[in-house]
Amino acid sequence: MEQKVDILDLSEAGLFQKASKDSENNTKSTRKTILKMRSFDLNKEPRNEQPIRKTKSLSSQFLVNIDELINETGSFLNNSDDEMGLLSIYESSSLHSINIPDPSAAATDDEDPDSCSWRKIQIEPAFGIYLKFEDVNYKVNSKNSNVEKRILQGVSGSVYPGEVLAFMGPSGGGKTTLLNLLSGRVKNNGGTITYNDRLYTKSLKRRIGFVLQDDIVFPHLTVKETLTYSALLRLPNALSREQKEERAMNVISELGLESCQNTMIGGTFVRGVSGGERKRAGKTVVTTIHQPSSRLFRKFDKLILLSKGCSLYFGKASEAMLYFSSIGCSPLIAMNPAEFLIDLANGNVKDKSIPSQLEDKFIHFETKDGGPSPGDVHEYLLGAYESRASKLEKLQINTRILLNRTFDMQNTHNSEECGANWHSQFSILFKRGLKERRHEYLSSLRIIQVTATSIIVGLLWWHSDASSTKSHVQDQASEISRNTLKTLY
Ligand SMILES: Nc1ncnc2c1ncn2[C@@H]1O[C@H](COP(=O)(O)OP(=O)(O)OP(=O)(O)O)[C@@H](O)[C@H]1O
Repeated sequence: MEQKVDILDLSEAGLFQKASKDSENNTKSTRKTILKMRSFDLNKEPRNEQPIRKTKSLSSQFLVNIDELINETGSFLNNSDDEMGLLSIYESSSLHSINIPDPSAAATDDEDPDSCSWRKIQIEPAFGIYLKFEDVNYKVNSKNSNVEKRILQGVSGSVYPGEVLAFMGPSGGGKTTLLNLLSGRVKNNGGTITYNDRLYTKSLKRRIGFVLQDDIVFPHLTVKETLTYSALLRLPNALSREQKEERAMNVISELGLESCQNTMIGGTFVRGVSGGERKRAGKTVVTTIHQPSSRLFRKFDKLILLSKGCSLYFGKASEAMLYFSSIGCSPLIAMNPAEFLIDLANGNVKDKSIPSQLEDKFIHFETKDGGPSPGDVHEYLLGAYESRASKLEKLQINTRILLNRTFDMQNTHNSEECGANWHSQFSILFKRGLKERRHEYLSSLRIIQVTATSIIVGLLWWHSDASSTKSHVQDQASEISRNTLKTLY
């Protein structure tokens, strides 16, 4: 039996459309966690007579961020040793409310899809963002000398909504720098980066999520508290406190975090929610990764192989091996494709076939371990990419994609621009700070320590003469020392 992972999108015709992916893992337990979706006509009642309601205009296309997507994204994020940084971008409008099949009900009778019950969720439609970057350059000037360091050189690529683009390559290749540029955290010195054909604006900042290798979350706050404080701080003033709290609850529901909403996030020293629960994302995803497993590698839609700030490959991850084989580089032994690609990017051609151009170098400039130098390999791969693939990819990047957007991004952002004012921010942050530190302040050990210290200090001043403070402190101190010595000996 096939395991179905369904992704829904809502077309202009108002039909839920089904896109299914088959997966190799097919255990019943996994299937239980996956929400089953079928094709629905919104104008008709489903067969079990439970209505699907259209609550707002369904004319625009959006991606429903349901459990399947999270399951997919979460599963690779679970691999926290591999993951270095992750960027998710989306463009959103107001909330929509829809009824969806209840996954827990589906789990009880997963053989009969019609017997599932329904639950209502509010979703923030994610209008996909098409991210495109062309000839991106980044250089820095060394502080001590006037030498210019080129960190990224003419890197191009694109990623469509719902796709995962991964950056791979050796350490220092420029992956993190590129991620920082795409997220708008750092400005590029050359080239263009566009989001749905528009340049970066401040308002886009709200649509970009950046997950660092080490999360910046408060370990002592619960999942619910974390999301509620974020909602109170970031959502527009037009919404009431209750509406903001409700929005936070909706996010918890959307992400399937109901069962751990009152669990502390946790961190290095505090056990909390699991890694996968901590890092949930969806939308257009760009990630950097060091050494993915072959299973994880297959989940990437697109790949950029970076070395010394240059692209050695950009294209479909599934076609990377084919491309390198076409330029004469293939593994001679069974190898994880990710390992093969990283080796190549490092200039390591051990256990790999190499083209005649590199064999010539091998004859003339034999290195200690018997192969072309990493520099020669890099040069060859760069030349091959420039001449054969980059033209093709540039053509692809420039191909206009039809994004079915029925609202103006700028208008949407303007309406949501304002968050909490200065006073509200101060009060929310103060309360959040108190909550975050409550475990430190209100731990039994801390209470005993503070009480004991207060009693001891208080005893110093017991029956003291307020008029001669200095001498009294000295007397009391010497008295305590004498008593301590007596106790010891
Ligand atoms: N602001 C800066 N000033 C000087 N050098 C920089 C700066 N930012 C990045 N670099 C250098 O640019 C290169 C690329 O750095 P980057 O962090 O992007 O690499 P990376 O591929 O993410 O590496 P890793 O996989 O080890 O995290 C490194 O050699 C780094 O030292």
